[in-house]
Amino acid sequence: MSISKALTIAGSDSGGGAGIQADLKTFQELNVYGMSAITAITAQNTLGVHGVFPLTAEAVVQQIEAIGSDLGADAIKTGMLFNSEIIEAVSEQIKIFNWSKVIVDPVMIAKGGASLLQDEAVEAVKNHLLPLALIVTPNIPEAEVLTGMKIHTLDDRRAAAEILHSLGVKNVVIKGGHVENENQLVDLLYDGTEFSYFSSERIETKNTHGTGCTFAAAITAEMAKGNTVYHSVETAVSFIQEAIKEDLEIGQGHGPTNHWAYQQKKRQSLHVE
Ligand SMILES: Nc1ncnc2c1ncn2[C@@H]1O[C@H](COP(=O)(O)OP(=O)(O)OP(=O)(O)O)[C@@H](O)[C@H]1O
Ligand SMILES: Cc1ncc(CO)c(N)n1
Repeated sequence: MSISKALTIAGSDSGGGAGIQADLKTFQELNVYGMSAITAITAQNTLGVHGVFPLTAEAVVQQIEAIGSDLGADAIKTGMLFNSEIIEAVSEQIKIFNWSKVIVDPVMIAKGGASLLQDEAVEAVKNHLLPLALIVTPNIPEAEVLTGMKIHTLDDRRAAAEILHSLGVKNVVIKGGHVENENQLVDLLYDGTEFSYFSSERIETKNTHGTGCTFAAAITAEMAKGNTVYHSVETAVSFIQEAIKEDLEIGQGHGPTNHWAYQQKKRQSLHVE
C-alpha cells in the first residue's frame, strides 16, 4: 500500500481546534499520514490566545531535519511561523529537501486579535517563503497586509491575487470568510492564467475557530495524494463546509469545527445508496 505523507510546520493550539492539532486531524481524516514540526506553543482555548511561547529556529530546524532525513513528505504546509528567524530557517529547509508541494497559510492574527506573526516578519514571508510556495491561502486581511492594498470588491481580490502571484507563488487562494453582509462566500483561486471561484452558503455560527488552518490542511492532504491544485481546493471547500455545518458546541467562546463531519457524511451517503 502506498502511503501519502504530509508535514505541517505550525504552532500548537492547546484547545485543539486550530494550528498543528487541526492540521493533523484533517490529514488523518483524508487518509494521509501526518507529521509535525512545532514552531511555537500557544496557551489557547475557544476564548482566545492566553500565551505564546516560540521555539528557537534551531528547534524547528531539527524537527524538520528529523522528518526530511527519514520519513520524507509528499506535501508541506506552513501555518503560524511567528518570526523572521523561523521563516528564514524553514525556507532554507524547504530548499535543502527540495520540497515542491508547499502550501503556505500566512497566519498573522488569531480571531480574537492576538498576533501570531511579528510585524517585522511579513517581509520575510514575501521574500523567502512565497517564492518557494505552490499555493498560498490568505484570508482577506492577510492578503491586504501582503499586497499593501485594500480589498473591498471581487475585482480588488483579483488584483491582489495577481500581485501575490508576481511574488513567485504559483497559485493564490484568497478566502472569502471575512466578507460581511453577503450570504454567498466565494473563495478565489488564481493559477497565474485563470481565476476559479468556489462559492458556498454562509453558515450562521460563532464556531469558526481554526477554519483557515483546516481548509489549508485539507488542500495539503489532497496535494500529498497527488491530486491537482483545482481538485485539492475543491475538496478542501467541501471539507470545511461540512466541518462548519456540523460545528462542535464546546468551550465558552468560538468553538472548533468538526473535523470528522466530512467523512461521516460520506459514510452516510454510501449507506443510503
Ligand atoms: N460562516 C461561514 N460559512 C461558510 N463558510 C465559511 C464561513 N466562515 C469561513 N468559511 C470558509 O472557511 C474557509 C476559511 O476561511 P476564513 O476566511 O474564515 O479563514 P481564516 O480567517 O484564515 O480562518 P482562521 O484564521 O480563523 O483559521 C473558507 O473556505 C471560507 O469560505
Ligand atoms: C496555533 C495557531 N495557529 C493558527 C491559528 C489561526 O487560526 C491559531 N488560532 N492558532
